[in-house]
Amino acid sequence: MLRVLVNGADGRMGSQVVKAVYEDKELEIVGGVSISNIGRDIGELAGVGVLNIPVRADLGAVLEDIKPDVVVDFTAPKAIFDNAKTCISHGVDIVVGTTGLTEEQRVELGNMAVEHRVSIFIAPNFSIGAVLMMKLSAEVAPYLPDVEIIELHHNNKLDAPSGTAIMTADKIDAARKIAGAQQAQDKTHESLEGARGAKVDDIPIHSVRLPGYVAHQQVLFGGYGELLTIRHDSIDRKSFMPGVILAVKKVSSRPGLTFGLENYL
Ligand SMILES: NC(=O)C1=CN([C@@H]2O[C@H](COP(=O)(O)OP(=O)(O)OC[C@H]3O[C@@H](n4cnc5c(N)ncnc54)[C@H](OP(=O)(O)O)[C@@H]3O)[C@@H](O)[C@H]2O)C=CC1
Ligand SMILES: O=C(O)C1=N[C@H](C(=O)O)C[C@H](O)C1
Repeated sequence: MLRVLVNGADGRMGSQVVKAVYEDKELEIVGGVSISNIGRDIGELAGVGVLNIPVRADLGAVLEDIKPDVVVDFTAPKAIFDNAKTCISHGVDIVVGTTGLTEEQRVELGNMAVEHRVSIFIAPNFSIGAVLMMKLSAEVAPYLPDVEIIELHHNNKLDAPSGTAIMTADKIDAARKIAGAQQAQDKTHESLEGARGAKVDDIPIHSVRLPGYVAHQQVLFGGYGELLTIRHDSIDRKSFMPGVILAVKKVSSRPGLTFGLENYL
């Protein structure tokens, strides 16, 4: 049995992860960490009944005490770099769902993981549909290089643009470069700053934040007299759980950094 600790155990994603790990016969939920709800039972918070595992503070101290095999982190963009370093320095494999790490930070964490002989897995999106959306977008890009992304999320999301939108733009840009396909020059003058969205790899990303949304993205390709739109909708956070569980089981198989769920599929 792999012993799993969830960081951010009381959050929207963390509580779903507690439930998914608890329900998996090959995994054991052994701990939960957060900054709120200290002392409350992680099973009760996740709706699976009392597990007699209280939410605790101080990840480093809890790692020394519980010694889990894997930490799953769904916390906050401002916290994830330090959280990951804490896990790696304690010799514990980590599965990161939290967004907000820069490429430089990922590289640094990867090097640190190699040095400490542990594994770190990072995925901006754990849903199979979102992984396919990104793969299809990269396939389309060489043929229709003019593209914009609209991502739509719940209004409690802390970061914009989403990690998924950034990864999508990166994959599209890489595919266009390999194919030597160039987008048309954007000649628009913004009379109001931000009107054309934020640009990642020169691809405009428009972020919508509204109550009612969970996690959605449209990738809009434009051609001469035609449009192709790839849309993905996570309408329930359950959509991320098979990917998270897969990553927990596979993370130790690849030492160092692995980035993107497609590496496990
Ligand atoms: N990769 C993927 O497939 C997905 C990634 N995400 C990402 O996961 C992250 C979390 O999202 P979500 O669950 O909606 O957010 P929530 O705010 O619901 O949950 C995060 C939890 O972590 C806690 N927390 C914050 N900082 C720390 C810290 N330093 N140590 C321990 N716990 C901490 C928060 O406590 P408090 O509330 O008191 O601040 C909160 O309970 C985001 O970055 C989001 O983009 C989300 C969905 C899918
Ligand atoms: O905060 C969220 O909710 C989500 N965050 C991830 C992201 O930023 O891409 C994944 C998914 O979109 C849900």
